[in-house]
Amino acid sequence: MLDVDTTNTLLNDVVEDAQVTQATTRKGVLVLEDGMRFEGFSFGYEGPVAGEVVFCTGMVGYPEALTDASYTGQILTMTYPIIGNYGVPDASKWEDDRIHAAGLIVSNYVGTPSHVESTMDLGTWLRREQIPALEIKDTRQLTQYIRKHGTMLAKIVFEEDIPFHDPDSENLVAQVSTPEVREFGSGETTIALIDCGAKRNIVRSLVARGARVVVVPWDYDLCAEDVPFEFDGILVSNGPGNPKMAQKTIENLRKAIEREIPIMGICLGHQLLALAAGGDTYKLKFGHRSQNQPCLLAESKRCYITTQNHSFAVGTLPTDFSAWFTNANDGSNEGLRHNYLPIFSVQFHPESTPGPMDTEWLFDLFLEKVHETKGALI
Ligand SMILES: NC(=O)CC[C@H](N)C(=O)O
Repeated sequence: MLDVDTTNTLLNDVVEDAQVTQATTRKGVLVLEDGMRFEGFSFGYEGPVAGEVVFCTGMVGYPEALTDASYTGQILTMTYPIIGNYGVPDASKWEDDRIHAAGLIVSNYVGTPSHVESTMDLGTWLRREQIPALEIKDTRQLTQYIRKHGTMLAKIVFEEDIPFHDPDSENLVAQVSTPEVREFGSGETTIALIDCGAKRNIVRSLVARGARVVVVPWDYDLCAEDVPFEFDGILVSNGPGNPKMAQKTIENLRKAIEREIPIMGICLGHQLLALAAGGDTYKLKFGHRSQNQPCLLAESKRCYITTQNHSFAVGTLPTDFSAWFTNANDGSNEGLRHNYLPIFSVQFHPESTPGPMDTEWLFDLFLEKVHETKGALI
């Protein structure tokens, strides 16, 4: 028998959760920096937030996208019209231990999920993590507006107004990177993973291939004399914001390239590697966010369907590197490879989550290059 207090607590929990099984009647507004407004109903945390509004055209993957640290400071708009219908899986399926996106905008929120892995409805999760979310009914208009005018600062507000805030003006990488060195897996080959906000599936992908992974903070100098562990290659992770804000990582990568250490970069890691090697980056008009971005492999007719989530891109290529992949939609750079060293990087996500696993082979290629180099050193 439950005592009265426990019963009341349980009932209160049920009532609190029941409030988010559908968007409430509480109105909120998404305000863009140019004054454009999109009114909607709240289904998340009812507090204001400011950031940059971006859109993702993937049909699935909201749990992975929300927990991807690369979305830090961004209000994510999902263009697929039904969001929430498969609920929220347990934390082992997330890309980090919490939601990183600043806010969520959807067309239709479904608070009655149906999925074998669902542990709670999306609204409950957003409220627990204090992430505001609005159902604005017409995400098409918003998306077309962003495509026309470019990515913009934005805020979700209720009664209380707050100023706009530009997430690119901060070093977001320092905010989401691991504070300490951590180890995963137990293989004979060790990959040092520079955590700029790494998605968990990068570690999972390397460990599944028999590697030991040592995760280090964004500003960790792997070329310093006193590094207390040995490693055979470096993977530079994805992460939030403008790559030029992570100067310390760029400096450290420059030394690692000089030492000819095998390196693989993913997304932000690709941009950081390009900057370290003397290339340059720029901000795209509205970025690439989806699980169906076509990327052409250089010197072939092969086109890979990839998962992406980025605003910046590599413009000027560094000397000694060649373009490896190119986006078939807009011709922007999607990958680089060094002309003779075992160093390469991609703008898309070979670890996917969510999305196609068509480019997972890049992890195999990297470990192959690491093994070859290791063999040459022995
Ligand atoms: N997913 C990422 O690593 C994103 C990289 C970078 N923050 C960008 O927006 O371009």
